[in-house]
Amino acid sequence: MSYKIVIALGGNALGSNVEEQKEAVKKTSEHLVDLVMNGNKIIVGHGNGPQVGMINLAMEEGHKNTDKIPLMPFPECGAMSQGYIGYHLQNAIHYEFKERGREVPVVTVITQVIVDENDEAFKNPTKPIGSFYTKEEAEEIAKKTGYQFKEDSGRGYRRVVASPFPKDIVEKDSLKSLYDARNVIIACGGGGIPLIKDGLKYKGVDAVIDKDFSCALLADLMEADVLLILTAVEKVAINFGKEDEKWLDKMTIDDCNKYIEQGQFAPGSMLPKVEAAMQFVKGKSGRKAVITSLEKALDAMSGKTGTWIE
Ligand SMILES: Nc1ncnc2c1ncn2[C@@H]1O[C@H](COP(=O)(O)OP(=O)(O)O)[C@@H](O)[C@H]1O
Ligand SMILES: NC(=O)OP(=O)(O)O
Repeated sequence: MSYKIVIALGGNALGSNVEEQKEAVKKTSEHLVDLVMNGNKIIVGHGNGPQVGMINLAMEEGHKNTDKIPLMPFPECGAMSQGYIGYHLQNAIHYEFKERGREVPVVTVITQVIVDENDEAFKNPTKPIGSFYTKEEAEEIAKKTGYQFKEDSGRGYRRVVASPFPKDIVEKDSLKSLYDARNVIIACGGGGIPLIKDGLKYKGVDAVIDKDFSCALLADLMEADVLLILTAVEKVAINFGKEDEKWLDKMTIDDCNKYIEQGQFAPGSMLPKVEAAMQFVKGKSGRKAVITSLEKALDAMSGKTGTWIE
């Protein structure tokens, strides 16, 4: 069975620095190309938390040291992250097809995503970006810059920025044409560059959209059959990390709501994935979403694993 699939790539598909990323995308590309060789049409979205944080920090430090480096606004840093992650992915995917004797067009689309300027998320920054710091380091940077930091899942402190909800994708018609012409597309990198209304125009805003929500919107607009969310775990669990942990093969929307009420999915990690999956599935009957690991993507699409939300 072949499907139109929108894929949301999690952090482990990219690594956390340039060298790691070059290595990681090789492996990622093998799994993505497997899906295409199996007859599926794919469009790939990805995260950018570590990357946009790194670019933003580099530009700020550079500007402090010399006025030859201009201060770079945050949305431009997001665009840079889309560009260089897209370059690595499109280079590696193209090469992987060549290795298998196929010439398939692969293209990255710098994607702008419209958000609501009154989104409550602007009042409460939650999206972790960049490196991890100790509490003391975070407090010192916060004092100097006014940045906000939060503890991230027991791993240290990270800067947080607002993460508004994606409403529309500016490049949706171009993406549709490319998709219909059987291009492998990389789009909505880092959730897309967030834009708010500015009179008759739109302007970039300091925020990072959650890529799982942008991929759900993209899947809706592309009329995809499946939203495939790839992360570090093969399945979603209830009682995750506890003695009575139970890995789930499938969830209905009612199950999802019940488990969300029980607090089964961690906010900022599994919760947005489950919510994005629900959003896509609820949009139209017959749609499916699956959450699994990169390594199990092909098996999941053959119905052998993953947690399916239907
Ligand atoms: N109920 C759950 N079931 C499975 N994994 C969970 C659950 N709650 C939290 N997690 C954690 O969420 C992680 C995925 O979120 P995250 O690392 O933020 O995703 P990304 O791959 O997009 O970077 C999993 O690797 C797992 O450690
Ligand atoms: N934009 C985004 O969702 O990035 P991460 O997946 O890296 O958090």
